[in-house]
This record gives sequence, structure tokens and C-alpha cells, in this order.
Amino acid sequence: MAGKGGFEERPGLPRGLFLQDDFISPEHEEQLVHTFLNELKWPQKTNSRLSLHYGYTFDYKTFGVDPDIPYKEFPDWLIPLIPTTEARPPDQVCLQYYPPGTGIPPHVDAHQAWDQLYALSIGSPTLMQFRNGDERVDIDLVPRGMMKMTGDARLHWTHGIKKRKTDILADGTVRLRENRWSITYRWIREGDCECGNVILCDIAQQRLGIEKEKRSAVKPDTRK
Ligand SMILES: O=C(O)CCC(=O)C(=O)O
Ligand SMILES: [Fe+2]
Repeated sequence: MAGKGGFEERPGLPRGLFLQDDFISPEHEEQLVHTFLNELKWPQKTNSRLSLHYGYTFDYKTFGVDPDIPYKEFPDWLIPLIPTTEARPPDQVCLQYYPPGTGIPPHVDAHQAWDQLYALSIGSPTLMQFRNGDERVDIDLVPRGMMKMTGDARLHWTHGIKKRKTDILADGTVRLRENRWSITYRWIREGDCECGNVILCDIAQQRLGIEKEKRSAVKPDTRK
């Protein structure tokens, strides 16, 4: 059943990154794709990543909760997909559609606003790159897999998906990207982040008096 543990921290991956294959069944995935294609009202933009928000709305200016948009109850299709492995349901859920060739720039989700993160992949597999200084780790995000980012993977590594139409796998295979959707789950952080990472942590940077615009070469979050 969805959400009942089963997370693995695999060797060679950033510490604190957990993956669970088959969080949902292929039949469930097919139903979801049908819902996404036929029942949801998406923003009208072509060839770019599209987002729909549930619970609190993500604010692309502050990268925290948008204070002007009222809380939206989770729709029926989303309820069975809510992870049950945390003490409470997530506060913010974002469904994103990635047409082939699109991605998401390397970023860390704002430390001040959010605690741990989960992301469920649906549709086409894609490579997500984690970076920490000069280190690069490519993770294959397989359909129906749930990823959980905590600790180092969440705070000290950026993650991003390159804008490209194909991925080259470790064995040299060239894999075509097709439609992909992801559901990102965020929990509001209680208290301040104490990780002290002056390159990636918005709290550490604020404490040093670094202005938002000048905070780092790798922007903590560059998703506008
Ligand atoms: O598409 C994904 O799997 C993750 C997206 C992501 O990093 C985010 O929404 O912050
Ligand atoms: Fe992210």
C-alpha cells in the first residue's frame, strides 16, 4: 500500500536521500495520468514546466508559503498519494508537469521555509543531478518511485534536472524523455535551520547580513 515505509538509503547516493520504488501500482499511475491530462486545469503555457499547488501555495518570490492564497484542500486523487511516514500530512503539495526537453535549475528548496521534502515521479523516467561543490551524483528517478530528501541531501546538495530531450545512462544507453509529472511534498519548518551552510542556507546567509540578491553564486532557489 502507498506510503508504508520501504525507503532505502542506497550506497553511493548523498547521505539522507531515500528512495522507494513502486510507491504506487502501474494501474494507479495510468489513472493519475488520465486525470492529469483530462481533468485538471493547467496554466496555458507551452514547452515549459507547469505547476499546480495544493494545501498552501508555493510562493515563487519568497520560495516559502504564499500568504495571499488561501489553503486549498487536497483533491480526491491526491489523498491516497500523501506520504504517511511523517508525523503529519505535508503543508504544501506541488504537482508539476515536465514536457520533454524541460527541467528544473539546480537549487536547494529554501531552508527557512521548509523541512524535509518528498517527491513522487510519474510518467517518463529522468535523471536528476545532485551537486555538492565539485561532486555530482546522477539519480535515475524512475516512474512510481518516491524520493525523500533529508539531512545532507536536503541541506547541503543542490538538485536539478537538465533541460534536454534525452538522458545518457551509466551504461551509455541514450534514453528519450517523454511526458513526466512529479508531486513534491513540503513540510513547513518549525524553528530555524541550524545547518550553517553559508552558500546554500538562507538562514545562515541572513544571519551574516548578506542581502537576498547577493547571497550566493549557486542561488539557493532559482526556479522563477
Ligand atoms: O520534479 C521533481 O522530482 C522535483 C522537483 C523539485 O525539485 C521541486 O519542486 O523543488
Ligand atoms: Fe526541489
